[in-house]
Amino acid sequence: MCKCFSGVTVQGALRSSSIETTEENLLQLKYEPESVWGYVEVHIEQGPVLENVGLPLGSVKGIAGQTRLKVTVKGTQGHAGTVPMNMRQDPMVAAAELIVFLESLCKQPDYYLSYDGQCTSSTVESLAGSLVCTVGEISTWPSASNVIPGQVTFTVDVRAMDDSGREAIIYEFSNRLYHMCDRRSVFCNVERKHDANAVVCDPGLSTQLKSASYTALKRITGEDPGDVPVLMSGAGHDAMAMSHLTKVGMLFVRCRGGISHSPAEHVLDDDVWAAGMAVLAFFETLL
Ligand SMILES: NC(=O)N[C@H](N)C(=O)O
Repeated sequence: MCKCFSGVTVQGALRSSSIETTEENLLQLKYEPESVWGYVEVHIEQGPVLENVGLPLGSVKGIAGQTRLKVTVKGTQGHAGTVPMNMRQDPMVAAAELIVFLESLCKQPDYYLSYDGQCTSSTVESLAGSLVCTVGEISTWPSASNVIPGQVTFTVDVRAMDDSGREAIIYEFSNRLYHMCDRRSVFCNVERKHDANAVVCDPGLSTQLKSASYTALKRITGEDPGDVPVLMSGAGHDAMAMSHLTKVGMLFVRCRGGISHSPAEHVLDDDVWAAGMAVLAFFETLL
């Protein structure tokens, strides 16, 4: 996880190393699809499933699509002691209501989404298995304990394996948001900041990585490791970008407590070793 506020752009950093990012230069770096066999990525799981099943490795079947929004709620800034409760246009409580609504929507999408052509029952079913929604960042202006804020902004991160289901969630959230904001007489605006469609890993690669993991674990322990799990990735990965070029597969490595995006993120050396052995076993099957 890296958040860089230094103001240095990628282009600026490359230029200071005498690399000019002109369109022509970038096109020269481009791979032709026929020159690439496939793409395999090894990454820590960043979640708790592998630890839960007690195995260091898992194969990945797909990567969830994601949308990131920035929501701005504008109200009327005022004195915390003098404006009666029924005379406020408080963007903080509106934001709180919207955030709690988002949680309900994403916990029970079937309750909120209508089956009107935009959303089929299979879409809603697949959402139930993979949909996650998060408000990870919130800021308020002017942010003082004795001031009713004038403005609150917060982010929304929505992920799901089903792209049309994710769209339906964004639509429903935005729709309800404008109604709730009208009711509270605050002004709301939703900006889409990022979109990436879900990626299905190549079934052949997933199977090969699963059996390579099995082989590696058996070689390391001398015992039958049992069924190697096949997981979905809720985190985004480079494989998403590479899927535009070639078939992709991913191998997940167990991490302690399933913790990621935290300084507590940790992976055992032995598990990294097992991943290396699995990649070796994978290459052996290609020889
Ligand atoms: N692997 C990751 O954590 N990728 C992104 N940072 C993400 O999923 O948000």
